[in-house]
Order: sequence, then C-alpha cells, then structure tokens
Amino acid sequence: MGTIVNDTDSTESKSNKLTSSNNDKSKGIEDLYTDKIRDGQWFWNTNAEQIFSEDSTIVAVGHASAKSIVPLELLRYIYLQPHDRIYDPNTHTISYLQTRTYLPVKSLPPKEKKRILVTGGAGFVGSHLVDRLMLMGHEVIVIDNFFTGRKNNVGHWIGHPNFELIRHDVVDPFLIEVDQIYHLACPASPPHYQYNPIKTVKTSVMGTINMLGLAKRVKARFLLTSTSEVYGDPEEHPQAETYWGNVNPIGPRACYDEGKRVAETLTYAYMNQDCVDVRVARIFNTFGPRMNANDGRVVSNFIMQALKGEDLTIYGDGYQTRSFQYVHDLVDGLILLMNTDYKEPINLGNPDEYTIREFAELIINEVNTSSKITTLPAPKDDPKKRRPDITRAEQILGWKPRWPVKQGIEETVKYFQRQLEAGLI
Ligand SMILES: O=c1ccn([C@@H]2O[C@H](COP(=O)(O)OP(=O)(O)O[C@H]3OC[C@@H](O)[C@H](O)[C@H]3O)[C@@H](O)[C@H]2O)c(=O)[nH]1
Repeated sequence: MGTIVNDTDSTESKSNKLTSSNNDKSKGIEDLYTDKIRDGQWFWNTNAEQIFSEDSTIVAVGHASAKSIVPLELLRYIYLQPHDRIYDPNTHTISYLQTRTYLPVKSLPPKEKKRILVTGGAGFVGSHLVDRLMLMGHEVIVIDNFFTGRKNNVGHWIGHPNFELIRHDVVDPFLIEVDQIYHLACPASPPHYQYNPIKTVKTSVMGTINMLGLAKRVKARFLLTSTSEVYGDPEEHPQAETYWGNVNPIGPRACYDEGKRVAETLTYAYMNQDCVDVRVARIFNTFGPRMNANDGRVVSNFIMQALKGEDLTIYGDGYQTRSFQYVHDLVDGLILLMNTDYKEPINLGNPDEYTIREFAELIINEVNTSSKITTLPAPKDDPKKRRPDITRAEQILGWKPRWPVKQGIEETVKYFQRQLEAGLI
C-alpha cells in the first residue's frame, strides 16, 4: 500500500494543534479526520479577538462584521493535507478515499443562509472563497469550465448537502435562483489568458453579460472580480481607484485588461440602467495554495524552480515591482465587500511592494535552495510598477492585509512541497 500523505513537519506553527496532534501513525488519515470532529476540536466561535494568538501568530481568518471568521486550522486541513487520496510511488497510482464526513459548517438560521453562486469556483481564488462560504454555513453553487480550475480544488465538498458543482462555461447563459453572485470566472495568469485571447475577451464580456443578466432576473447581488490590470502600465503610483489607467488596447495583455475594463463598464451599465445591485473588486497580485504549479505567474514559477533546484527566471531587468497579497486576505476583502453597501470599485491588495529581483531572493531564502537567478527577455507591455492604494478599502470595509508576504510564502511553499510529495505535480 502507498504512503499516506501526512503532516509531520516540525516547523508547523505553534497554533497548529490539529496537525501536531496527528502523531498516531497507526491510524489512517480518515480516522484522524473523524476523531477531530468527534472530539469537538473543530469548534470555533466568531470573536474578533481570536484572529491573533498571544504571540501575534495568525490563528484565524475573516471579520466578525461579515461573520466570516474561521480558524486557520480548518482551512489548512483542507489544503495542506490531501486527506482524500493515497499515492503509491511503486505503481504511480492514486487511490481516492471515499469519505462521507465533511468539515463541520455553521448552522445558519434560514433567513441568514444565502444561496451563493461562485463562477470560477474551482479555480485558485474561487476555491478559497468557496471554502470560506461553506464553513460560514451558506449554500454554494460553483460553475466552472475547468480550463484553469480543477475539480480537486473543491473535491472535499462534493456530495455535501450545501454544495453543488456544475461544469459550465459562463460564455453560455445559465439560469439559477440565487441571492448573491461572485463572478470570478476568467483565466488570470498572463500565459493562460494570452493562450486564446478571443476566448478571454468572450469570457470577460459575454460571461459578465450573462451573469449580470442573471443577477437582474433573480435580483441577486453581483460582485465582479476586476483586476489591477485595468491600470495597465501605470503613470500614477500607487494606484488609487480614481486613476483611469494606461492600457494598450491592442497589445498582448489587452484581451484581459480591456476585457475586465469592459466587464466593469457593463457592471455599472446594468446598475444604472437596470438597478442591479453591484460590487466591484480590483484585485492585485495574489498568491497562495492551489495556484497551478505551471500557471506561469511569478510566485508559482519561482517556488517551483526553487524547490526543484533550478534557476529562477527573471523577465527583463527584475526592477519592475509588484505587491503580493496572500489569498486569505483577499477572500476576507471579497466577503466584506459583498456585504457592504458600497458600489464603487475597491482595490484589494497588499501594498508591500517588491522588485521582482528582491522577490526572487526572498523565495531562494525561504526555500533554502542553491538555485541562482537567470534573466529572460521582458514580456511586451509588462507593467513597470504596481502597488495598491488601499485607503478606500480601509475606510469603507475596515480591511487591510494581515498576512505578511513572508508568512504567506512559507505556507505556499509547504503546499507545493506536499503536492510534489503526493505525486500531484
Ligand atoms: O517566471 C517569471 C514570471 C513572471 N515574471 C515577472 O513577474 C512579474 C509578475 O508577473 P505575473 O505573471 O505573476 O503577474 P502580472 O503582474 O504580470 O499579472 C497579474 O496581474 C494581476 C492579476 O490580475 C493577474 O493575476 C495577472 O494578470 C512580471 O513583471 C513578470 O514579467 C518573472 O520575472 N519571471
């Protein structure tokens, strides 16, 4: 029989009670999993004070005002411990375990329990949002065409009474009765969105029309996930929501950045013309577990190269800047935004700005590898700097990033290590 992928890492944070208590090696991971539930170790409450432990370690994510607080352990258990599969390195096979036990979700009174549609819910950001909405006790319907999303990202919820997964492309209309729509569907990594630019434009434009049409018809609240790419190669720094951007309409990035700009235009047209209740988040560079190892973005590229001992590929001189936010912060912001009355766009990003060269060095240190740095030509229209002005998010949502980049990177490295060990990448 193969090895059970288990958590025995001694560097796990002190707060990681669940994984550190998993030292009964004779038990299958399924047994441990059900034991935790039986022993009541999954209990949590929604006190804001519980976000940080006494030594300032982050032990929970979310905001009390949006009732979105869940212990980090619960989320970690999902993405750092692939409890549903056993990899056998001798035969290179994976056995998927059938388990009828799910992580406990909040029991909400009917009037608080929402039916929530997440387009692109099997993707990197979408699946983290789905985890949180599920744990909060809502009914969640995911639609995804699995172009960049993966069934595995939400596999742990399949069969749960509050969850539905539907293979569907938002380019085609979709009808369903829901209260809220988080519209995330669109490839977001430059190599992916440039792979089929016509399809990317169609996804942004027709997909957004379809979802706004649905929101209008069923009177659902609609949240568009837009992007920092609407600012293009910015001439204003940092970028505030009032900045109109500097975008090349016929360049290689246009399919994505112009696509998202039209998606914003459509969103406000439906608001003004048809009274659709809208929210718009402009998301800056985001990273975390469940990024595709081969998605081509800098964080996954650098971590994978470092883990394999390969040279890290810097495009251009490496003095272009980006500001990286950890995915849990973003999910906090999206849920807060959905649940406020504010309709103008809001930047969600971490203002902690790095040159790509500095970032490469940070990854080399974190992974502790002998990898070196190599340079490749810069992609056309690559923005030279990017940093969010998050004053609006702070004032309107009471939101600002909590995760230091380094801490998020530690967790993401661990995730990719586990994926490698499990033969999944
Ligand atoms: O291996 C690599 C990959 C990327 N890079 C550079 O690292 C920087 C960041 O590149 P990424 O591909 O991660 O992301 P970009 O900032 O270009 O685009 C992103 O912007 C915000 C989001 O909406 C999207 O996720 C994505 O389009 C760029 O300057 C890029 O040229 C490298 O130096 N080496």
